[in-house]
Amino acid sequence: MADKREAEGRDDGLVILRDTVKTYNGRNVLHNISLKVRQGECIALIGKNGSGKSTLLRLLAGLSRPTSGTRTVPGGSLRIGYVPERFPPIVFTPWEFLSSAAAVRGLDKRAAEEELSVLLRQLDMEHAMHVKMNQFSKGMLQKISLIQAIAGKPDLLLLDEPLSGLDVKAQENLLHVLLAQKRSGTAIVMSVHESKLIERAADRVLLIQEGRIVKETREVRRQPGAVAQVSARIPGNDALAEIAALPGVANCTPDSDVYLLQVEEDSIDQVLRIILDRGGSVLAVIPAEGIDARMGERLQAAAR
Ligand SMILES: Nc1ncnc2c1ncn2[C@@H]1O[C@H](COP(=O)(O)OP(=O)(O)OP(=O)(O)O)[C@@H](O)[C@H]1O
Repeated sequence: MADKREAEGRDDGLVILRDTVKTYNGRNVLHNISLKVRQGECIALIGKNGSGKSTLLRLLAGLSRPTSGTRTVPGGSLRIGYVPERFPPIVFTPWEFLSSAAAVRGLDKRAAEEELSVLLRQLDMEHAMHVKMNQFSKGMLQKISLIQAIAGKPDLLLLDEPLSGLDVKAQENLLHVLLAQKRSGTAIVMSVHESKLIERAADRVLLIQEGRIVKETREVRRQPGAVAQVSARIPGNDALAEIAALPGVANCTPDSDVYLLQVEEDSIDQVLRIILDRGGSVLAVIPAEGIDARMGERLQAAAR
């Protein structure tokens, strides 16, 4: 089907590499890589250090030219967000840097500022938005690098080890931001070492060894978006507000002192942890398909 569309000039690929080779100092670091990235899909690149993942991402980004083979963009143009492996500390504040980057991309100023404010809040960086970035930790720089890539809803996000340097809460927040991007049609190609990100976001996993794609695995992802009900006693408005603000929590309905929460599968563990941390209690977790057999396990994990 895809081949027929391709023959008719209606290719569904956003960017296509065909037989690409990349050579540095006379050594092939990528060998005859062919890869098509389609709209809305998430591809994880895994492999040992030095196997060629970053080089492949740079080729897809068009930041580096193949030594031989081709890179084509069937749609003619592509809006790309790119997160390099290392983001250099620069003497700007996040707000100065991010708003200038949005202006360079031609984004509407007001819409861009609103989106940047939301992303800064989602990645817990609001407090540092007017601090010079040369004082930032690795994780803080990583968050700003991610925000500049995500802002403006690109067609394709290329992420080189996106979780690197992020603490557990930031990793979880980023995951929700990426899943929302994906739902809105953005394709993602990312090099990753963490199974959590692969299981929860990737449609395809490519194993890279010594510059070659040696294995492709599909359907590694758990079913996304399934909505469960959580019935819980939640002490105090602060805890309730914290839970209601989480991505993936659709509804908090009070029923005397018990609340019924509509929670996406991906957010349940985080919701349970907050309820227990704040001294509340969980009465039931009811996923779309019935009583959660893993509830005991999940509560134990949340309580740890
Ligand atoms: N600019 C360059 N000049 C010379 N060699 C390079 C260059 N960039 C990458 N290489 C080499 O290409 C190979 C692949 O490197 P690459 O950074 O793509 O690997 P990687 O899989 O991303 O590794 P890691 O997981 O450590 O980030 C390595 O041997 C590296 O030394």
